[in-house]
Amino acid sequence: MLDTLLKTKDFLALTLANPQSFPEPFGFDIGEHTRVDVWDTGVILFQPLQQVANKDVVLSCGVHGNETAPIELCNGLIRDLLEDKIRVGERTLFLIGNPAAINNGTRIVDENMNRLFSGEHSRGPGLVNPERIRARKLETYVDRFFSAREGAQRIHYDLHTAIRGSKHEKFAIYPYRPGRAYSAEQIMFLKAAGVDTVLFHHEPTTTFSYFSSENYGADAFTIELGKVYPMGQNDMTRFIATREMLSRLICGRDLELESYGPEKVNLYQVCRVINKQAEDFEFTFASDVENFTSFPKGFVLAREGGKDIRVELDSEAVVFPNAKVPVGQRTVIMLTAAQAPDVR
Ligand SMILES: O=C(O)CCC(=O)N[C@@H](CCC(=O)O)C(=O)O
Ligand SMILES: [Zn+2]
Repeated sequence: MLDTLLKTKDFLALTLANPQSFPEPFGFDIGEHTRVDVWDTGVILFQPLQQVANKDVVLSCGVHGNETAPIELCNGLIRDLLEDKIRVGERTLFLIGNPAAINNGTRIVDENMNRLFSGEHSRGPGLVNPERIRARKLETYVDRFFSAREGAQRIHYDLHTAIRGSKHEKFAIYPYRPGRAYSAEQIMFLKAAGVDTVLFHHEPTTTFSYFSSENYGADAFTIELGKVYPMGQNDMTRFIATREMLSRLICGRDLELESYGPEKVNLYQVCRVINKQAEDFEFTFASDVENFTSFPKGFVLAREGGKDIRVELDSEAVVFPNAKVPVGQRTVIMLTAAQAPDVR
Protein backbone atom coordinates (compact mmCIF):
# COMPACT_ATOMS: atom_id res chain seq x y z
CA MET A 1 0.00 0.00 0.00
CA LEU A 2 2.72 2.42 1.05
CA ASP A 3 4.75 1.71 -2.10
CA THR A 4 1.68 2.17 -4.33
CA LEU A 5 0.79 5.49 -2.72
CA LEU A 6 4.36 6.80 -2.88
CA LYS A 7 4.56 5.81 -6.54
CA THR A 8 1.15 6.94 -7.78
CA LYS A 9 0.32 9.76 -5.30
CA ASP A 10 -3.30 8.81 -6.06
CA PHE A 11 -5.04 8.26 -2.72
CA LEU A 12 -8.48 8.05 -4.33
CA ALA A 13 -7.41 5.18 -6.61
CA LEU A 14 -5.93 3.32 -3.63
CA THR A 15 -9.14 3.90 -1.68
CA LEU A 16 -11.42 2.73 -4.49
CA ALA A 17 -9.29 -0.40 -5.02
CA ASN A 18 -9.89 -1.25 -1.34
CA PRO A 19 -13.42 0.02 -0.67
CA GLN A 20 -14.09 -1.75 2.64
CA SER A 21 -10.86 -1.19 4.58
CA PHE A 22 -7.06 -1.22 4.39
CA PRO A 23 -5.28 -4.27 5.90
CA GLU A 24 -3.47 -2.02 8.38
CA PRO A 25 -2.67 1.64 9.00
CA PHE A 26 0.63 3.02 7.71
CA GLY A 27 2.55 6.28 7.81
CA PHE A 28 5.56 8.15 6.46
CA ASP A 29 7.20 11.57 6.45
CA ILE A 30 7.43 14.01 3.57
CA GLY A 31 10.88 15.58 3.92
CA GLU A 32 11.32 16.96 7.43
CA HIS A 33 8.15 19.00 7.38
CA THR A 34 5.06 16.74 7.19
CA ARG A 35 3.91 13.56 8.88
CA VAL A 36 1.37 11.51 6.89
CA ASP A 37 -0.73 8.81 8.55
CA VAL A 38 -3.18 6.63 6.66
CA TRP A 39 -5.67 5.26 9.18
CA ASP A 40 -7.94 3.36 6.82
CA THR A 41 -9.33 3.39 3.32
CA GLY A 42 -10.23 6.98 2.46
CA VAL A 43 -8.76 8.31 5.72
CA ILE A 44 -5.49 10.27 5.51
CA LEU A 45 -4.00 12.69 8.02
CA PHE A 46 -1.36 15.34 7.29
CA GLN A 47 0.38 17.07 10.20
CA PRO A 48 3.08 19.74 10.09
CA LEU A 49 6.20 18.54 11.93
CA GLN A 50 7.64 21.94 12.75
CA GLN A 51 5.23 24.79 12.09
CA VAL A 52 2.82 25.46 14.97
CA ALA A 53 -0.68 24.51 13.90
CA ASN A 54 -3.65 26.40 15.37
CA LYS A 55 -6.44 24.69 13.49
CA ASP A 56 -7.63 21.10 13.19
CA VAL A 57 -9.35 20.80 9.79
CA VAL A 58 -11.50 17.91 8.54
CA LEU A 59 -12.33 17.89 4.81
CA SER A 60 -14.81 15.14 3.94
CA CYS A 61 -16.23 14.22 0.56
CA GLY A 62 -18.01 11.30 -1.07
CA VAL A 63 -20.44 10.68 1.78
CA HIS A 64 -22.77 10.38 -1.22
CA GLY A 65 -20.97 8.30 -3.83
CA ASN A 66 -22.18 10.10 -6.97
CA GLU A 67 -21.21 13.60 -5.74
CA THR A 68 -17.92 13.55 -7.57
CA ALA A 69 -16.64 17.15 -7.77
CA PRO A 70 -15.71 17.33 -4.07
CA ILE A 71 -13.98 13.94 -4.37
CA GLU A 72 -11.88 15.19 -7.29
CA LEU A 73 -11.19 18.43 -5.41
CA CYS A 74 -9.99 16.64 -2.26
CA ASN A 75 -7.94 14.10 -4.20
CA GLY A 76 -6.27 17.00 -6.03
CA LEU A 77 -5.30 18.62 -2.72
CA ILE A 78 -4.05 15.27 -1.37
CA ARG A 79 -1.99 14.75 -4.54
CA ASP A 80 -0.46 18.23 -4.29
CA LEU A 81 0.48 17.53 -0.65
CA LEU A 82 1.99 14.12 -1.48
CA GLU A 83 3.93 15.65 -4.39
CA ASP A 84 5.16 18.40 -2.03
CA LYS A 85 3.67 21.10 -4.26
CA ILE A 86 1.88 22.46 -1.19
CA ARG A 87 2.60 21.86 2.53
CA VAL A 88 0.17 21.73 5.44
CA GLY A 89 0.45 24.41 8.09
CA GLU A 90 -2.57 23.01 9.99
CA ARG A 91 -3.45 19.46 11.06
CA THR A 92 -5.67 18.23 8.22
CA LEU A 93 -7.74 15.06 8.02
CA PHE A 94 -9.22 14.06 4.66
CA LEU A 95 -12.11 11.61 4.63
CA ILE A 96 -13.41 9.96 1.46
CA GLY A 97 -16.73 8.95 2.95
CA ASN A 98 -18.34 6.12 1.03
CA PRO A 99 -15.86 4.33 -1.29
CA ALA A 100 -18.29 1.49 -2.12
CA ALA A 101 -20.92 3.97 -3.34
CA ILE A 102 -18.26 5.89 -5.33
CA ASN A 103 -17.34 2.64 -7.07
CA ASN A 104 -21.06 2.09 -7.83
CA GLY A 105 -21.47 5.67 -9.06
CA THR A 106 -24.54 5.95 -6.81
CA ARG A 107 -25.63 8.22 -3.96
CA ILE A 108 -25.96 5.25 -1.60
CA VAL A 109 -25.38 1.51 -1.51
CA ASP A 110 -28.06 0.53 1.01
CA GLU A 111 -28.88 3.62 3.04
CA ASN A 112 -28.25 7.37 3.05
CA MET A 113 -25.06 7.70 5.10
CA ASN A 114 -25.76 11.35 5.87
CA ARG A 115 -28.72 10.31 8.01
CA LEU A 116 -26.65 7.92 10.13
CA PHE A 117 -24.39 10.11 12.27
CA SER A 118 -24.61 10.99 15.97
CA GLY A 119 -25.08 7.30 16.68
CA GLU A 120 -28.00 6.78 14.30
CA HIS A 121 -25.91 4.03 12.63
CA SER A 122 -26.50 1.85 15.70
CA ARG A 123 -30.18 2.64 16.31
CA GLY A 124 -33.06 0.63 14.93
CA PRO A 125 -33.69 -3.06 14.62
CA GLY A 126 -30.12 -4.38 14.46
CA LEU A 127 -29.69 -3.35 10.83
CA VAL A 128 -26.10 -3.68 9.57
CA ASN A 129 -25.08 -2.45 6.11
CA PRO A 130 -22.01 -0.83 4.51
CA GLU A 131 -23.13 2.73 5.29
CA ARG A 132 -23.84 1.97 8.95
CA ILE A 133 -20.44 0.33 9.37
CA ARG A 134 -18.66 3.19 7.62
CA ALA A 135 -20.55 5.98 9.44
CA ARG A 136 -19.56 4.44 12.78
CA LYS A 137 -15.91 4.25 11.69
CA LEU A 138 -15.94 7.84 10.40
CA GLU A 139 -17.22 9.02 13.78
CA THR A 140 -14.32 7.18 15.43
CA TYR A 141 -11.77 8.83 13.12
CA VAL A 142 -13.21 12.31 13.68
CA ASP A 143 -13.17 11.67 17.43
CA ARG A 144 -9.54 10.51 17.34
CA PHE A 145 -8.54 13.54 15.29
CA PHE A 146 -10.28 16.24 17.33
CA SER A 147 -9.63 14.59 20.72
CA ALA A 148 -5.86 14.51 20.10
CA ARG A 149 -5.61 18.02 21.52
CA GLU A 150 -7.55 20.85 23.13
CA GLY A 151 -7.42 24.54 22.28
CA ALA A 152 -7.20 24.41 18.49
CA GLN A 153 -9.98 25.82 16.33
CA ARG A 154 -11.90 22.82 15.00
CA ILE A 155 -13.25 22.99 11.47
CA HIS A 156 -15.17 20.41 9.43
CA TYR A 157 -16.31 21.05 5.86
CA ASP A 158 -18.40 18.15 4.54
CA LEU A 159 -18.38 18.68 0.78
CA HIS A 160 -21.33 17.66 -1.41
CA THR A 161 -23.03 18.47 -4.70
CA ALA A 162 -26.79 18.77 -5.19
CA ILE A 163 -29.07 16.62 -7.31
CA ARG A 164 -30.82 19.69 -8.83
CA GLY A 165 -29.59 22.93 -10.24
CA SER A 166 -29.74 25.83 -7.76
CA LYS A 167 -30.48 29.55 -8.03
CA HIS A 168 -27.43 29.94 -5.77
CA GLU A 169 -24.93 27.50 -7.26
CA LYS A 170 -22.83 27.03 -4.10
CA PHE A 171 -24.36 27.09 -0.65
CA ALA A 172 -23.71 25.88 2.89
CA ILE A 173 -25.93 24.44 5.58
CA TYR A 174 -25.03 25.77 9.02
CA PRO A 175 -26.04 23.09 11.54
CA TYR A 176 -28.35 24.02 14.43
CA ARG A 177 -26.22 25.34 17.30
CA PRO A 178 -28.35 26.72 20.12
CA GLY A 179 -26.41 28.96 22.51
CA ARG A 180 -23.49 29.38 20.09
CA ALA A 181 -23.36 32.45 17.88
CA TYR A 182 -22.74 31.93 14.18
CA SER A 183 -19.22 32.74 13.02
CA ALA A 184 -18.84 35.86 10.86
CA GLU A 185 -15.33 34.73 9.92
CA GLN A 186 -16.61 31.35 8.71
CA ILE A 187 -19.35 32.97 6.64
CA MET A 188 -16.82 35.28 4.99
CA PHE A 189 -14.45 32.35 4.43
CA LEU A 190 -17.25 30.53 2.64
CA LYS A 191 -17.97 33.61 0.55
CA ALA A 192 -14.31 33.87 -0.46
CA ALA A 193 -14.52 30.18 -1.42
CA GLY A 194 -17.39 30.98 -3.80
CA VAL A 195 -20.08 29.77 -1.39
CA ASP A 196 -22.17 32.94 -1.15
CA THR A 197 -25.31 31.48 0.43
CA VAL A 198 -25.84 30.10 3.94
CA LEU A 199 -28.87 28.24 5.36
CA PHE A 200 -29.29 28.23 9.13
CA HIS A 201 -30.78 24.95 10.25
CA HIS A 202 -33.47 25.04 12.92
CA GLU A 203 -33.15 21.66 14.61
CA PRO A 204 -30.71 18.81 15.33
CA THR A 205 -30.07 16.41 12.46
CA THR A 206 -28.16 13.16 11.95
CA THR A 207 -25.80 14.63 9.33
CA PHE A 208 -21.99 14.46 9.46
CA SER A 209 -21.60 18.23 9.87
CA TYR A 210 -24.06 18.35 12.79
CA PHE A 211 -22.09 15.51 14.45
CA SER A 212 -18.84 17.53 14.43
CA SER A 213 -20.55 20.79 15.35
CA GLU A 214 -22.48 19.37 18.28
CA ASN A 215 -19.92 16.96 19.73
CA TYR A 216 -16.65 18.83 19.15
CA GLY A 217 -17.74 22.48 18.97
CA ALA A 218 -16.41 22.53 15.41
CA ASP A 219 -17.19 25.21 12.86
CA ALA A 220 -18.87 22.59 10.70
CA PHE A 221 -20.91 22.92 7.52
CA THR A 222 -22.44 20.78 4.83
CA ILE A 223 -21.25 22.57 1.69
CA GLU A 224 -22.96 22.13 -1.68
CA LEU A 225 -20.54 22.98 -4.48
CA GLY A 226 -22.87 22.78 -7.49
CA LYS A 227 -24.77 20.12 -9.36
CA VAL A 228 -23.94 16.41 -9.47
CA TYR A 229 -21.98 15.16 -12.51
CA PRO A 230 -20.32 11.78 -13.14
CA MET A 231 -16.65 11.37 -12.27
CA GLY A 232 -14.41 13.14 -14.77
CA GLN A 233 -17.25 15.29 -16.17
CA ASN A 234 -16.96 18.16 -13.69
CA ASP A 235 -15.81 21.53 -14.99
CA MET A 236 -13.08 22.03 -12.39
CA THR A 237 -12.73 25.71 -13.36
CA ARG A 238 -15.94 26.23 -11.34
CA PHE A 239 -14.05 25.26 -8.18
CA ILE A 240 -11.00 27.52 -8.49
CA ALA A 241 -12.02 29.83 -5.62
CA THR A 242 -13.04 26.90 -3.41
CA ARG A 243 -9.79 25.09 -4.06
CA GLU A 244 -7.73 28.22 -3.45
CA MET A 245 -9.37 28.96 -0.09
CA LEU A 246 -9.18 25.35 1.11
CA SER A 247 -5.52 25.28 0.12
CA ARG A 248 -4.82 28.56 1.94
CA LEU A 249 -6.63 27.22 5.01
CA ILE A 250 -4.79 23.90 5.32
CA CYS A 251 -1.44 25.45 4.38
CA GLY A 252 -1.85 28.03 7.16
CA ARG A 253 -1.64 30.93 4.71
CA ASP A 254 -3.28 34.33 5.21
CA LEU A 255 -6.98 34.03 4.32
CA GLU A 256 -7.34 37.77 3.52
CA LEU A 257 -11.05 37.75 4.35
CA GLU A 258 -13.43 40.66 3.78
CA SER A 259 -15.11 42.11 6.87
CA TYR A 260 -18.51 40.58 7.63
CA GLY A 261 -21.64 42.17 6.26
CA PRO A 262 -25.00 40.38 6.06
CA GLU A 263 -25.67 42.20 2.79
CA LYS A 264 -22.62 40.54 1.22
CA VAL A 265 -24.15 37.03 1.37
CA ASN A 266 -27.55 35.37 0.94
CA LEU A 267 -28.83 34.19 4.31
CA TYR A 268 -31.79 31.85 4.71
CA GLN A 269 -33.49 30.38 7.76
CA VAL A 270 -34.86 26.85 7.64
CA CYS A 271 -38.50 27.22 8.69
CA ARG A 272 -39.53 23.59 8.45
CA VAL A 273 -38.57 20.21 7.08
CA ILE A 274 -41.26 18.10 5.43
CA ASN A 275 -40.77 14.40 6.09
CA LYS A 276 -42.36 11.65 4.00
CA GLN A 277 -45.21 9.91 5.80
CA ALA A 278 -46.68 7.76 3.06
CA GLU A 279 -45.43 5.97 -0.05
CA ASP A 280 -47.68 8.05 -2.35
CA PHE A 281 -45.94 11.37 -1.46
CA GLU A 282 -45.52 13.47 -4.61
CA PHE A 283 -44.54 17.06 -5.41
CA THR A 284 -46.80 19.17 -7.60
CA PHE A 285 -43.93 21.07 -9.25
CA ALA A 286 -41.66 19.86 -12.06
CA SER A 287 -38.57 17.79 -11.38
CA ASP A 288 -36.34 20.49 -12.92
CA VAL A 289 -37.49 23.25 -10.54
CA GLU A 290 -34.29 24.65 -9.03
CA ASN A 291 -33.29 24.80 -5.38
CA PHE A 292 -34.27 28.19 -3.83
CA THR A 293 -37.37 28.55 -6.00
CA SER A 294 -40.02 30.42 -3.94
CA PHE A 295 -43.72 29.66 -3.71
CA PRO A 296 -46.49 31.88 -2.27
CA LYS A 297 -48.60 31.20 0.81
CA GLY A 298 -51.26 28.58 0.13
CA PHE A 299 -49.49 27.03 -2.87
CA VAL A 300 -49.94 23.25 -2.89
CA LEU A 301 -46.39 21.90 -2.80
CA ALA A 302 -47.11 18.22 -2.48
CA ARG A 303 -49.81 15.61 -1.99
CA GLU A 304 -49.71 12.66 0.33
CA GLY A 305 -52.37 10.25 1.59
CA GLY A 306 -55.07 12.27 -0.18
CA LYS A 307 -54.04 15.49 1.58
CA ASP A 308 -52.49 18.70 0.23
CA ILE A 309 -49.27 20.05 1.76
CA ARG A 310 -49.25 23.83 1.37
CA VAL A 311 -46.85 26.74 1.80
CA GLU A 312 -47.61 28.18 5.25
CA LEU A 313 -45.72 31.51 5.37
CA ASP A 314 -45.98 34.47 2.97
CA SER A 315 -43.25 33.04 0.81
CA GLU A 316 -41.15 29.91 1.23
CA ALA A 317 -38.33 28.57 -0.93
CA VAL A 318 -37.58 24.88 -1.47
CA VAL A 319 -34.22 23.19 -1.19
CA PHE A 320 -33.38 19.51 -1.85
CA PRO A 321 -36.90 18.44 -2.90
CA ASN A 322 -36.79 14.67 -3.33
CA ALA A 323 -39.90 12.47 -3.16
CA LYS A 324 -37.88 9.27 -3.68
CA VAL A 325 -36.77 8.84 -0.07
CA PRO A 326 -37.86 6.19 2.44
CA VAL A 327 -40.94 6.93 4.55
CA GLY A 328 -39.86 8.91 7.61
CA GLN A 329 -37.06 10.81 5.86
CA ARG A 330 -36.79 14.42 4.65
CA THR A 331 -38.44 15.22 1.32
CA VAL A 332 -37.65 18.95 1.29
CA ILE A 333 -36.26 21.78 3.41
CA MET A 334 -38.37 24.97 3.41
CA LEU A 335 -36.64 28.35 3.74
CA THR A 336 -37.42 31.96 4.52
CA ALA A 337 -35.07 34.96 4.37
CA ALA A 338 -33.01 34.96 7.60
CA GLN A 339 -33.71 37.78 10.07
CA ALA A 340 -30.41 39.23 11.41
CA PRO A 341 -28.84 36.07 12.81
CA ASP A 342 -26.65 36.34 15.95
CA VAL A 343 -23.26 36.47 14.22
CA ARG A 344 -19.92 37.13 15.96
O1 LIG B 1 -29.61 17.63 -3.77
C1 LIG B 1 -30.11 16.94 -2.88
O2 LIG B 1 -31.33 16.67 -2.87
C2 LIG B 1 -29.28 16.43 -1.73
C3 LIG B 1 -27.86 16.97 -1.65
C4 LIG B 1 -27.28 16.52 -0.30
O3 LIG B 1 -26.74 15.44 -0.24
N1 LIG B 1 -27.49 17.33 0.74
C5 LIG B 1 -27.18 16.96 2.07
C6 LIG B 1 -27.54 18.07 3.02
C7 LIG B 1 -27.20 17.73 4.46
C8 LIG B 1 -27.61 18.79 5.48
O4 LIG B 1 -28.81 19.09 5.57
O5 LIG B 1 -26.73 19.30 6.19
C9 LIG B 1 -28.00 15.71 2.44
O6 LIG B 1 -29.14 15.60 2.01
O7 LIG B 1 -27.46 14.86 3.15
ZN1 LIG C 1 -24.72 14.87 -0.68
